[in-house]
Amino acid sequence: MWKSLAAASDYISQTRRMTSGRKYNEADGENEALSFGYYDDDDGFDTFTDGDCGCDEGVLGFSDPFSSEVKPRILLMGLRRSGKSSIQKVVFHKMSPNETLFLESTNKICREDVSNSSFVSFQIWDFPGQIDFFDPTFDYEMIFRGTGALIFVIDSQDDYVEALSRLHLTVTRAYKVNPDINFEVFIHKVDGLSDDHKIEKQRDIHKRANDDLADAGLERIHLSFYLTSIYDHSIFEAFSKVVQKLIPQLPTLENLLNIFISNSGIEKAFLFDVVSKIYIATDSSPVDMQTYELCCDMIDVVIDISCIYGLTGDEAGTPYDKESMAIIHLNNTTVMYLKEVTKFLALVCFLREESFERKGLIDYNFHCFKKAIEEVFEVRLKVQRSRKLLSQRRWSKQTVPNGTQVHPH
Ligand SMILES: Nc1nc2c(ncn2[C@@H]2O[C@H](COP(=O)(O)OP(=O)(O)OP(=O)(O)O)[C@@H](O)[C@H]2O)c(=O)[nH]1
Repeated sequence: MWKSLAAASDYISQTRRMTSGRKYNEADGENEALSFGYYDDDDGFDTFTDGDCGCDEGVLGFSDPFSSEVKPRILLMGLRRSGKSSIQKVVFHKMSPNETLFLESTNKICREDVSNSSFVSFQIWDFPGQIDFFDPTFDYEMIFRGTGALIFVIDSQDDYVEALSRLHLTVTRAYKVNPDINFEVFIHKVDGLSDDHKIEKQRDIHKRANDDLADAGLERIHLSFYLTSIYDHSIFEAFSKVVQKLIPQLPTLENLLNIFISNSGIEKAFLFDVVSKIYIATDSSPVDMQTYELCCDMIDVVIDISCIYGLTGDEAGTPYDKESMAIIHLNNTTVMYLKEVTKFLALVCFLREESFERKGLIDYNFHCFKKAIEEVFEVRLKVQRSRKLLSQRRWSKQTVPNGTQVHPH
């Protein structure tokens, strides 16, 4: 069934009338094998010690100043040496897992923001044992209030009794401040364990953590568990699931992907955060780990080749921009097709070679898909903007005339 997406996507036009920039034309399909481009941005990695969230860069590269608000905010917590910095470096900074062996331990409370170069905005909190939630200098309410997900990392190769009690304390405190937080437990460093041992550890940690909550009368707190390691793709997959839970537009994105693939002869499509290789959405067919890994490899190839051969030495240049696209023909008659969707997002598709002959149609449908994605996020930005205005007005009303501020309830 070959259709143009514009004709088929009633769903999109119901949300908002879609305008297509050009008519579909079979001859439209270009034949670039691999083309890259650049745009400017910083690396988005800073260390903060104050309350500034440091995330004013745009998420989608569409309109901006408020777009940071659609970024899911995530905290990464856990005992010392549990692997927090390694996870952050491997997922967001392309550090090779072996290099993490040389990471130094952080000695003080340390908060790092990773927010500018990715769709995902997140903070890492090193949680050394001596940190006390009752310490008045530690404003945990401020930390938990704006958080969407709290990832707690437990080192599975170590004794986890202390980690479990820290998990319990953290979760109960965070829940009191913000019951909407998703609590995600990474049972980390499982690369050293056999499959049986992994399952056994997961069962034990799951049971103990939930028993502790039940003893405190807090059964309603839901913990999700993931087995992770930086030495394979499990850490990326776990992060993908955590992030997806925080995207309210997920069902819409899935629907758009379904419409796009069914009208373009595509077998599978992922919407990727390019920097982290987290997939923020996919169509509703099941995800096969191998396919996901191939997509990650393709993104690496695109970024690496662009970095090595594409950049001109200009400091401002970055390896991913509007012109970024890549086509890879696999030896099993499958084609992988990558295209830029926004400043942070890429679409990676799998399709048969014969389907790829209609590249013009695919490109036209992609154009409609991209517009629809922009519109989905624009709606969200508008809502965010009006909420922000509303809360600013409320806040100014609560400011007494001499300028002293009263905390809102
Ligand atoms: N085997 C294995 N080792 C890991 C994994 N992740 C991290 N590590 C190792 O664990 C050690 C501690 O990692 P860090 O990332 O420094 O831990 P951290 O939680 O940031 O530590 P602090 O900075 O002290 O809070 C390092 O030697 C890493 O190489 C993993 O998935 N598997």
